[in-house]
Amino acid sequence: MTQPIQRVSSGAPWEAQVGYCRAMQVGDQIHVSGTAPVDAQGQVVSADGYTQAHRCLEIIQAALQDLGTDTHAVVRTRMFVTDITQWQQFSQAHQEFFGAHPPVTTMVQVSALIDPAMLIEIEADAVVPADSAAILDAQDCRDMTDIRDAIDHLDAQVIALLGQRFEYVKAAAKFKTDAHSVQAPERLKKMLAQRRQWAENAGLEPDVIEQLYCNLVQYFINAELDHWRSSQ
Ligand SMILES: O=C(O)C(=O)C[C@]1(C(=O)O)C=C[C@@H](O)C=C1
Repeated sequence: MTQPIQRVSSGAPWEAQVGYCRAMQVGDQIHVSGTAPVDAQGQVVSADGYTQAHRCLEIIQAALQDLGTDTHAVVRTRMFVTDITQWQQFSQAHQEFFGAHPPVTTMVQVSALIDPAMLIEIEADAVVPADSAAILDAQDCRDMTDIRDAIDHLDAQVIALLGQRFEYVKAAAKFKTDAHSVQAPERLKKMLAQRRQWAENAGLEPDVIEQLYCNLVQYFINAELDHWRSSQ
């Protein structure tokens, strides 16, 4: 059975030049390239070790989020630094990102990075649940029974995950202060944009997925409002 592959880019100037992607998911494994502390224009963000490490990790986190996961899935990081005496500054940023789910890590001093202003470059590996392992790849299905078995298996997982999501939405009610905060329109706007991006990464039509989420979240908002009102 072939492993599904997905790639994401962060738009760093070297990606096209060198021929690599920011992150790549192969089955349940995610590999994030060595990530430098640059802004959207490719400029090094600061001369400070903490800020540089923080920026590398922000870019890594965004790549993981584009793949539908986050820093909690990271199992290994490697920090390549040009001045090991600043290890505490680099470590502080690493601790902030991973403290709750610490991966294994390595920090080594190297003689130089691609730009002399860079003090650090970080790479990461993550592992995500391989739930699709029980079904045949679409191209390996021999008949409609294989196809429908796979579709049923996937839909059962999707619905089980929605049930799990519902638990979090209900639990959110106890942190809400009024009806407006239950509806959280700014969060909803951001969420929809992110899900459009995930849809595109997965080869799906963003408008369709946005509509699906609008319907779904409206249902969740109503349930959360009921919970919130009954707790007042
Ligand atoms: O994030 C929140 O504040 C939630 O209450 C959760 C949730 C959701 O279903 O994801 C529900 C209602 C809001 O419109 C935004 C998001």
